[in-house]
Amino acid sequence: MAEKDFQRIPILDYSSLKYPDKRRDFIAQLQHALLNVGFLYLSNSSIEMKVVEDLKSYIPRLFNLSKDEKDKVRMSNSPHFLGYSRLGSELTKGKVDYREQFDFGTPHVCQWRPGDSEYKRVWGPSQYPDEDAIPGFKDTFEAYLHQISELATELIRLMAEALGLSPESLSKFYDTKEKMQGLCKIVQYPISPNPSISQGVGPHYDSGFLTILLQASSHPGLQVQNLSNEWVDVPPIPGTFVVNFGRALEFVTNGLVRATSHRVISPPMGSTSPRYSVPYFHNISQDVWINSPQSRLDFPREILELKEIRGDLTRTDSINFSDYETDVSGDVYLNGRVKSHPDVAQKHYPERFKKFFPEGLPAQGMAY
Ligand SMILES: O=C(O)CCC(=O)C(=O)O
Ligand SMILES: [Fe+2]
Repeated sequence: MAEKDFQRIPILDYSSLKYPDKRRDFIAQLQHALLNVGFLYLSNSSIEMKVVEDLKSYIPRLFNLSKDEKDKVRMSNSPHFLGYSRLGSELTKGKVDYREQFDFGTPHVCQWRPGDSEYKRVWGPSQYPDEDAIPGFKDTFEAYLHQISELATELIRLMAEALGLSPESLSKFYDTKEKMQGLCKIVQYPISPNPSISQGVGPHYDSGFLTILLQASSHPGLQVQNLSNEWVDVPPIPGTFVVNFGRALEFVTNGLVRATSHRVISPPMGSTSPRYSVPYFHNISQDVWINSPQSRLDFPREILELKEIRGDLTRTDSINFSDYETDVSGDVYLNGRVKSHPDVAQKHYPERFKKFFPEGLPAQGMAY
């Protein structure tokens, strides 16, 4: 089972958790995904399919809103980096990401007060398009957000168990619900308009512990990079979610868990519709120092031996989010947002903006 490299993404059946024998299998497969792949498909999850189908039916309508409606909720209105970003506003590795997106957070009341750390201001309320322009969208999306964040909380427990830890041992990186906010994007990858454009989003690692992705249309395009530098396709499988692990979890487990580089290829010319996806990033607490003694996790010997058998991970891509080594999690997150969305930062975090962009506003942000 414990292959060092992978050619395919394992599919884990969440409903098997109900049966003790199958549950053991699920935990073993989860361990394999954590250590060796960094990605998995989850089938039969706790998310109601009706909520998913309702959400999917709204997505084309969301992107078909008029420019005016989209501009009303543009991200630069928001000190929380939540709102609409137009097509091609971010770069990854110096190349334009050919995608358009809305960033929403799980419902959250901003708790920042003057004098608090600046990163506390990053979490706050979302901007939703006018109810009249897209009736029922907000309720449907919030139902989805609620279910996906509950699933993520449960997965964090199962991941701890799969790593030989007590189920709550990763929960110390999460605060009580009202102090937390997850980020969920709704993304449109338009059909490539000419052969020189194919980067939906360039190769990158996610930053946190856990991402749960809904591929909301039938397009392929998502690919993950194995240790032989091959790009492995992760096509949509109806009824499943894609789960992956990020840099913070890789750091805090001292490389035991694998964060895996991934990218999205735009729907090629000749496709008949755009690709849609909905990634949910299950953020960790803002006050966590990943590199502090309090964050240390004591793995049982047999788990550490598995890591030795596997060996250290070679890097398939340039590192992003290496600032977990030195910075508190809230600052790593805010800095990531500043780099991705400099126009928002210039308006709401002018001092920090100047540190990253001493020469003034660039034409695009740097996503990764
Ligand atoms: O759209 C996708 O399938 C993946 C998006 C992604 O990797 C990201 O936004 O971090
Ligand atoms: Fe990603």
